[in-house]
Amino acid sequence: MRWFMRRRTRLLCLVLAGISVFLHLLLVLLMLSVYQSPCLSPSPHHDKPSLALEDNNFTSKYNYVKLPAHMGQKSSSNTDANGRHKMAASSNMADMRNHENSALKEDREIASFKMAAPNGNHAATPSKADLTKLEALFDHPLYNLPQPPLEEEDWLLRVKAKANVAERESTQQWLSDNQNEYEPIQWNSSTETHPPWLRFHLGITRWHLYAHRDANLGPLIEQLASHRIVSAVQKAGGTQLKLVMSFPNYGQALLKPMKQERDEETNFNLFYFSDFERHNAEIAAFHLDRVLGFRRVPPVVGRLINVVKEIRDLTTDVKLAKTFFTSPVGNTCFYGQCSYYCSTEHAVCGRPHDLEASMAVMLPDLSLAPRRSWRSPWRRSYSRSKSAVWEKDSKYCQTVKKTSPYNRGTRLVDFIDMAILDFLMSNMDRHHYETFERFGNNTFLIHLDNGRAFGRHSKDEPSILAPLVQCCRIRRSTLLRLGLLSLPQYRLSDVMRASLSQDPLAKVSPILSESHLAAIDRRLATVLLTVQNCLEQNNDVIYNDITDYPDEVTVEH
Ligand SMILES: Nc1ncnc2c1ncn2[C@@H]1O[C@H](COP(=O)(O)OP(=O)(O)OP(=O)(O)O)[C@@H](O)[C@H]1O
Ligand SMILES: [Mn+2]
Repeated sequence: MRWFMRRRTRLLCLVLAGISVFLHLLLVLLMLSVYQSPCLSPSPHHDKPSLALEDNNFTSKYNYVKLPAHMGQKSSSNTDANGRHKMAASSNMADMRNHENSALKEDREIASFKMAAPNGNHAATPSKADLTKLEALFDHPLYNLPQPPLEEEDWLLRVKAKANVAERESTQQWLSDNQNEYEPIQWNSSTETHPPWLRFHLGITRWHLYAHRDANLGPLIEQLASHRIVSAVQKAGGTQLKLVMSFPNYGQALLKPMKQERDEETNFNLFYFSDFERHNAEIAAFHLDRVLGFRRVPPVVGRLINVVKEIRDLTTDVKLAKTFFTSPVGNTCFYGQCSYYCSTEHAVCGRPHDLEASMAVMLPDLSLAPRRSWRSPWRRSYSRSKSAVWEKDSKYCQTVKKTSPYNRGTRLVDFIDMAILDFLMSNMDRHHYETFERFGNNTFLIHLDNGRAFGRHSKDEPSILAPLVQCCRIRRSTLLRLGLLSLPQYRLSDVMRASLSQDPLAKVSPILSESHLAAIDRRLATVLLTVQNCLEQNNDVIYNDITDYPDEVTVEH
């Protein structure tokens, strides 16, 4: 009996030991798998990849259905929805194949780059592959569409062909009161003699602020970023502090100071109308608008400003000068005068003197080129409790479509372009927009004041897209470019990263964090999905502004 008991105990011990070994093995295996995951090659591009981008299937599925879907469409009204989809899909494929070789090459470049960037934190340094993508994007036919010839009335300003006798004989050019600071005017009617800011003004047309591949853009940005500042005064109007800065060659820029850290997300309890403006949003909006092919935001560049030498010591603005003080930690601060956030508590401060700011080139003076300000039909209520008409009436667009100037020409689709830009960067503050009076209603919309964009990356704001959702109308050229930017070989976040890396402040810190870049891709997918839904329910979605653009893209073997 005792022998039997001992044997049973030994057996029990053996079984228990076996279970214990098995459990230990299981534990080791589990731990190995957990510790292994961070070793998987990290994507250098996305610290927080969006769901859509993580899912490769989604991207390809999505491109297949969407993009070219409407590429082949000449007129939206005489094709039935199903037929259109089939055609679209086939041209999409053709287009994708067309780019296959270069995409493969670029994929290889990206792959080799991934290997070279083990910690995945390359955002501040431009990736060669991203820059190549940006170049390829700007080379694409959709960015080089043939333009109708420009007549005299399509230019905002003109240089007088001949100076009158008195002007020619005058050797003493007009000089500023302060001759030490401003350079004497050296230019005449010849373009070569013009400073970049003047070339910019003279290059504004009915349809764009600057030309695609404008050779003047580099020198213009370079001067905004580094030219000596000779004057700094407050800009009247608007709600937040901004300064007009002047250069020795009479060029001017609108400065918006950094008010918060780049990665600080807007407080969720703050209304859009009391949100701080962001200098990096102004910079990024210029790049995004350019990447989208609009060219409706005046060029903006980031710059480190010495608040003592470049503002306090040279300002003639007494009201501004009075607001300078030294903070408890010895930084020089100022707050100026404005209707929001101009107080000691909301001062902008140098570190101890250096302040990040955005510098937007000034448009021609209103006396030379008057502008008209238009109230946005989709303006928000700017009230804590009221909602606007468009928020309650889903048929709102039917009324807008019948109302001047939205009932003719390109005004409605231009407005929708602006809504798409705003949705991508989450700008809820587009209460007004401006146009140049000279061009009447037949012109582009100037996308000014983008300081309240890029406040949140973790959330999208669907209501910004209301004009597109409610009107279901879009320029064909815009849709095709958006489709292009959703393809891996031109991915919006990649070309934006490349474009933004060219800004001088990108050396201090990336202009947009990876989370914001991922948010733009995610929002682009939403825009394309919205158009897709429109196409399924409506006939007249596409405004065909590029009738000559081919339906099918020929595939080269
Ligand atoms: N680059 C520019 N060149 C010339 N004028 C400009 C430029 N940018 C803005 N402005 C003018 O300055 C005014 C104020 O600028 P902005 O709208 O950016 O400031 P704001 O403080 O955000 O204004 P608001 O609070 O009314 O939105 C604009 O209405 C516009 O007419
Ligand atoms: Mn504003």
